[in-house]
Amino acid sequence: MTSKNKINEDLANERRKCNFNIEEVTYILDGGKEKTLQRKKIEDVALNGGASVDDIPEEYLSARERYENAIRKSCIYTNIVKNEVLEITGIENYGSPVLRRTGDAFFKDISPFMLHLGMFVPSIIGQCTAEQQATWLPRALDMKIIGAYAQTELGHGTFIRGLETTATYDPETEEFVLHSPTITSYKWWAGGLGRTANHCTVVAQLYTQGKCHGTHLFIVQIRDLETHMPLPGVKVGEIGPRMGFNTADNGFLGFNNYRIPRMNMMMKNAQVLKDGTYVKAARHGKLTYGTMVFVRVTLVGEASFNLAKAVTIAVRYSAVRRQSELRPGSIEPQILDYPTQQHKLFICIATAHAFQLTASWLWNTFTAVQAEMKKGNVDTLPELHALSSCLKALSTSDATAYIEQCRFACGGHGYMLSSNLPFLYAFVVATRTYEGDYTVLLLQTARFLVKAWEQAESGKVVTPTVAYLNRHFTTNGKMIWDNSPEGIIRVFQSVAAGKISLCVRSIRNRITSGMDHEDAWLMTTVQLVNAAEAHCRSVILHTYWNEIVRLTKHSSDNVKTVLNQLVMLYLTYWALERTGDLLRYSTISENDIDLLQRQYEELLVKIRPNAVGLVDAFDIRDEILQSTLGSYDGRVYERLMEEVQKNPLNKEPVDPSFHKYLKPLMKSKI
Ligand SMILES: CCCCCCCCCC/C=C\CCCCCCCC(=O)SCCNC(=O)CCNC(=O)[C@H](O)C(C)(C)COP(=O)(O)OP(=O)(O)OC[C@H]1O[C@@H](n2cnc3c(N)ncnc32)[C@H](O)[C@@H]1OP(=O)(O)O
Ligand SMILES: Cc1cc2nc3c(=O)[nH]c(=O)nc-3n(C[C@H](O)[C@H](O)[C@H](O)COP(=O)(O)OP(=O)(O)OC[C@H]3O[C@@H](n4cnc5c(N)ncnc54)[C@H](O)[C@@H]3O)c2cc1C
Repeated sequence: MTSKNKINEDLANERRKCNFNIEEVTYILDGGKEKTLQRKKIEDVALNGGASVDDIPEEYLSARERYENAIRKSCIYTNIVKNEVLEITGIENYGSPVLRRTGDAFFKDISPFMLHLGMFVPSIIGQCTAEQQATWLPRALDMKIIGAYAQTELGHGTFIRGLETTATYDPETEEFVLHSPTITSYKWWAGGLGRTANHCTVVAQLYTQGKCHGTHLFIVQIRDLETHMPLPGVKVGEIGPRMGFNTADNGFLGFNNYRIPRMNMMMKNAQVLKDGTYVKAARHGKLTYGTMVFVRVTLVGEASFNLAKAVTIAVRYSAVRRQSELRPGSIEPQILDYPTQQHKLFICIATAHAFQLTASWLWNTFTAVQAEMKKGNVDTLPELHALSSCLKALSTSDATAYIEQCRFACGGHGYMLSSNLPFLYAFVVATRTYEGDYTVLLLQTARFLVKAWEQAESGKVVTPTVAYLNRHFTTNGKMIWDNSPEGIIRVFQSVAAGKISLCVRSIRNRITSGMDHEDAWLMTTVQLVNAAEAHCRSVILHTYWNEIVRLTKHSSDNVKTVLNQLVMLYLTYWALERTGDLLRYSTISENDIDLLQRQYEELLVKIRPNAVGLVDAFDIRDEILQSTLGSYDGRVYERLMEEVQKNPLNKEPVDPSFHKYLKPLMKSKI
């Protein structure tokens, strides 16, 4: 072993201390041994060329250079995927999370192709007829056309019904005329739209035979395929520097009476016939929102993966970093030995597990609902919408907060871009806003909860994720506190039921005192967001616990123990975070809370020796972590020094600005 890849001694010691089989945990998180092996195979093929390495780290480049470099690497990666990876995995894996994650080895920020694969292709699959798919999909998958998803406008993101872009059908020419009637109707934000895409999905108000039929989706070519010039009638560009996503060329787009063929309307859920007759598939009014539901579902896994990266970096760094003295003259402890540091980090490990298992469960729910919808049954869509909305909201919001916590846990070095923690934060904080803002999505879940509450009140059996509401109407008084996992989950469900019940009471009281329903709802929205959050929290706790019990049935004893400790840490942490609610809705006493606190502190001690093993089990390759602080070998200080050598500012001993500005200033008289 050369000194370059010698493992830091503290980290090596941590690995010697680890008492469980790391691979077993990796298999559980990946969804089975076969999936892990497949992932590793893909990573080997995609990453072994070392194409990801930038001579100059991308943060030193200008906006132009960064974009060009991101395109260069996207093309390299796409060719590897097309020519080598898909040979092994098959074309159906094109948009798989594994490929998305492996792509992170190429970009610290983001690929300009992300929205092509993340939303343009899914919108073709989900919103086009079979005939349209045959036209568009092969070309999109082969990157013969590159697309974006242009829904949001300068004036509206949340309120889709308020979008202003129009698509007016002209039966004479059998075309739609796209138009942007105002400044606020300009499309704004779409990733990949500014410089990269030559096509995009456009969401516009459909007019035919003099009537508006609401928003529909259209495939629109915006640039010439040979010259890449914007087509006449199309105005397109980049919206400017952002907190993150700076290599995603988020764009603006306006139309001046721009014509597209009739068949460019995505016609799976509604059609405009040649003569202009509008025909709607009489199933569900919101099927055109399907691409968003799909992406919300995938974002729960994204939250988990990015948090797993952050906590891998922070735990490894905390094992290497030594600071302060516990007693005068004693050896400086690893900062991971401080209970406060464990408190910051172990919840992040547990949360990444909770979200990963919830993401898999949600994906299975999503595919089951899709299968039902194929048969014409849309009954399960409202529950999926409610679930995907709140899980997207909470997972992205918690992941954002915990990634920041990981950065804090790395002190000053966490503030360095080379730690990758600022990039991770900037990437994940956007997920709290895009694809539906946090508050807005929780209010969607609240609509579903209030309806479910009313059904339960009238004695109907409600769907599984809100089954606790039926129990609410059959039990009297506060839920009995019980410090078992099932007991804690039941109490969290009671908290949710209690909060929903208060919302319903509040809405009804306001209506009784003369408000109309809209105002009564509006005045209750602070409580409604809170109730939806409580519901979602109970869903995550329940799913995490159930999945751990199910998935560790055949695990070795030590794996069972450590995963059990983590899930208990998660349940205890949230019980302590919510003592106010627990006091209000359960019989928990002050003594019980003291007990919970002790239990929590004991869990930190138990998990401590396995902490590095637990982050190793995420099995995230160094190329993907891209962090000076988090590499497997723990060569933190060496890497920070190596990074300094790449800094263009250090290329010359004296900066030209000295002679230009500093020296004259120093010589000038007062
Ligand atoms: C080189 C290689 C790289 C490798 C890359 C690989 C890539 C792989 C994957 C990558 C994964 C992720 C990347 C993604 C990046 C994404 C970037 C961001 C993209 C965007 O942001 S796109 C724009 C998204 N916009 C939004 O989300 C807008 C949010 N607003 C809404 O959703 C809605 O407007 C609303 C807030 C829900 C309100 O809608 P509306 O006013 O029409 O509806 P009402 O409130 O009146 O409700 C009516 C009724 O309808 C129900 N409902 C609403 N929405 C839905 C739905 N989606 N499904 C089902 N039902 C719905 C609602 O509940 C009401 O029901 P009720 O009347 O109560 O019964
Ligand atoms: C990095 C990034 C990438 C993006 N990529 C794309 C893309 O590829 N394609 C695309 O089409 N769009 C994209 N978007 C846009 C994104 O989907 C929207 O920004 C998002 O849906 C929020 O809408 P908004 O910006 O209009 O916020 P607003 O709706 O204006 O929200 C502002 C505030 O108002 C509150 N608010 C709004 N409505 C309500 C309500 N009814 N009740 C209570 N509170 C409310 C919100 O909670 C928030 O606090 C992207 C955005 C970002 C940041």
